[in-house]
Amino acid sequence: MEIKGKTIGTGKPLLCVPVMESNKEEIIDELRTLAKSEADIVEWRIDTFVDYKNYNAVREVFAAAAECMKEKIFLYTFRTKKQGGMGELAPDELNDLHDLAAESGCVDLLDLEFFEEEHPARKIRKLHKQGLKVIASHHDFYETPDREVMKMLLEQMCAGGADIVKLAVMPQNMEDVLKLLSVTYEFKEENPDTPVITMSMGKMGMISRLCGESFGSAITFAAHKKASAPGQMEMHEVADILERIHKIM
Ligand SMILES: O=C1C[C@@](O)(C(=O)O)C[C@@H](O)[C@@H]1O
Repeated sequence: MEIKGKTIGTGKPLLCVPVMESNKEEIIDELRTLAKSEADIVEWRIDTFVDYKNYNAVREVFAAAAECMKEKIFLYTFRTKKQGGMGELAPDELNDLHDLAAESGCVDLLDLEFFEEEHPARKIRKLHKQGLKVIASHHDFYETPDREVMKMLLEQMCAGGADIVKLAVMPQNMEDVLKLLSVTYEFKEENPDTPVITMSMGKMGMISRLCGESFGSAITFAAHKKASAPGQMEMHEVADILERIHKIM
């Protein structure tokens, strides 16, 4: 898959940096800073914006993003409390935010919490009609499910029509990290046309954020000012490590 000349799913994993600021001016500043950074993808975690229910304020951020994200892939994520974020919205309100993303014309990828949706496949079809590409995601902040369960979660999101599938889980031990890496590798081998993103969170899982080129995870998340999940490293360090690994491979 290619967006804005960047290939997702083969070669060096793309580097995604979340914007976690809480007010409009800081969000826009951070978007402009990241537009000049080594990030391939910039994720706006809109759930951290204090004013996400003010649609005009949301539109203003999109207008700024439209100007500065011309060379970066722009990912839009509303992460609910249930899935480890800060946001809480009724389904209709979430639909409104997704519509605003589509209307903005500047969102390349939208994160959809697949298993929180009542009709996820229908929702993905709607987002596709609106011109958006969808990353279907699922988070487990407590544990790493069994291999078969993780495989099934990825396969269900893929069968639901997602363009990219993402799974973030919490390890209890290093075996859990190995399980996630092997499920990732297997999924990629069996579904070469659907990029997969996985991460084992926390310090224990840190290695999973660096070895995507070996095991198949297409995108890795790294922090600039604030980490958006446990175990994220600093973006300059990750960019450097990914490049070093890529040169050897
Ligand atoms: O889904 C993800 C992955 C993530 O949770 C991580 O573990 O790096 C970080 C989030 O910002 C992003 O939306």
